[in-house]
Amino acid sequence: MALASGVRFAPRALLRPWALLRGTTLGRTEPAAGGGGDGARRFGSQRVLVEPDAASGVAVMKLRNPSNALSLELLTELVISLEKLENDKTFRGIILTSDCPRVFCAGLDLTEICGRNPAHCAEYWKAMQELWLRMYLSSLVLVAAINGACPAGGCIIALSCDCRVLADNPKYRIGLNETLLGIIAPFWLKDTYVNTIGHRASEQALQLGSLFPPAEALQVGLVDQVVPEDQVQSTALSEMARWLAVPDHARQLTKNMMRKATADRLLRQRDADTQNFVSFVCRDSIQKSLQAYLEKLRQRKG
Ligand SMILES: CCCCCCCCC/C=C/C(=O)SCCNC(=O)CCNC(=O)[C@H](O)C(C)(C)COP(=O)(O)OP(=O)(O)OC[C@H]1O[C@@H](n2cnc3c(N)ncnc32)[C@H](O)[C@@H]1OP(=O)(O)O
Repeated sequence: MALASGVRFAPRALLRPWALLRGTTLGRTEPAAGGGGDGARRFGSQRVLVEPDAASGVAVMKLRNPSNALSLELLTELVISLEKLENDKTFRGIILTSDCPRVFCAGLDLTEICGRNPAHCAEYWKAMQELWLRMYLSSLVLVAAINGACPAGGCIIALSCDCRVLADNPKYRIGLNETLLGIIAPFWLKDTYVNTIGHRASEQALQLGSLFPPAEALQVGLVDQVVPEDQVQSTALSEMARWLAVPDHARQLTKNMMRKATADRLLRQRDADTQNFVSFVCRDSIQKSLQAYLEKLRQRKG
C-alpha cells in the first residue's frame, strides 16, 4: 500500500510468495456457512482458512496444519493469504487464530530441518524470514487470538502482530524456548522479543528458554490480554475495533516508524542470516539434539 510519504510497507520486491508456491491449493473460494454476498465468502488453502467480513473490513485467518507446525507449505500459504488481503482495499485488519485444538502454533516444523540437505534448510529459512517480514511490516492491523500453546516460532508469529489476546489456560504457554532445544534464536527474533518485553526480561527469558503461562505472560508484557477461552475471539474483535478506530494512514506510518529499523536489520543481511542458520542446524551435534527432541515429542504422544 502506497502511503502519503511514499513509504511502502511490506517490501514486495523482496517478498515473492508466488515463487515459493509449491504444491499448495490456495485460491479456492467457498461460501461461508449461511451464504451471503462477496463479504461472506471465505477462501483459503489446505492449511490456512480465511473468513472475510467485508462489512467490517476484518478477516479471520485460521491455521489448520497438524499442531500448526510451520511447514514450508504453511509458511507459503500464510504469506499468500496475507498478501491477498493486503492487496484488497476492503480489508483493514486480520485476526490470526488456530483451528487446531490446544495449539496456536508449535513453531518451526522440525521435520523441515531434521535430516534435510542444506539447500532445503536454506529454502525453509528464507520462507520463515519472508513471513516474519511481511507480518511485522504489514499495513493491516494484526491481532493474534491465541487459543493454544505458542512456543518458539509460534511466539514469533504472535509477536509480529500488533496485539495479542491469550486464552487463560495454564497449558497454553508462550515464549521463545529455543535454548532448551539446543538452538539459538537469531538476532531478529531476539530484537522482536526485546521490542515487546524489554531488554532485561528478554535476556532472562531467552537464556532460560522460558515458556510463560498466561498470568506471567501478561505480567511480562508478552500478551496484552488474558481472557477465558470462550472469550478469546470476542476480545480479539473488541481489540481490533480499538485499533481500527485510529485513521489508517497515521497508524500505519507510526507502525512503520516503530518497526522499520528492526526489519531493515534483517533485510540488510538476509543471505548471511540464512547461511548462519543453515551451517548451524546442519551441524552433526545440532542434528542429533533436534532428532532427540523430535523423538521425545513423538514418544510423549499416547
Ligand atoms: C545461528 C542461527 C541459529 C538459528 C537456530 C534456529 C532458531 C529458530 C527459531 C525457532 C525455533 C522453533 O520454533 S523450534 C520448535 C519449537 N517448538 C516446540 O518446542 C514445540 C514442541 N511441541 C510441543 O511442545 C507440543 O507438541 C505442543 C505444541 C504443545 C502440542 O502438544 P500436544 O500434546 O497437543 O501434541 P503432541 O502430541 O505433542 O504433538 C502432536 C504431533 O505434532 C508433532 N509436533 C509437535 N511440535 C512439532 C514441531 N515443532 N515440529 C514438528 N512436529 C511437531 C509431534 O511430534 C506429534 O507428531 P506425531 O506423533 O507424528 O503425530
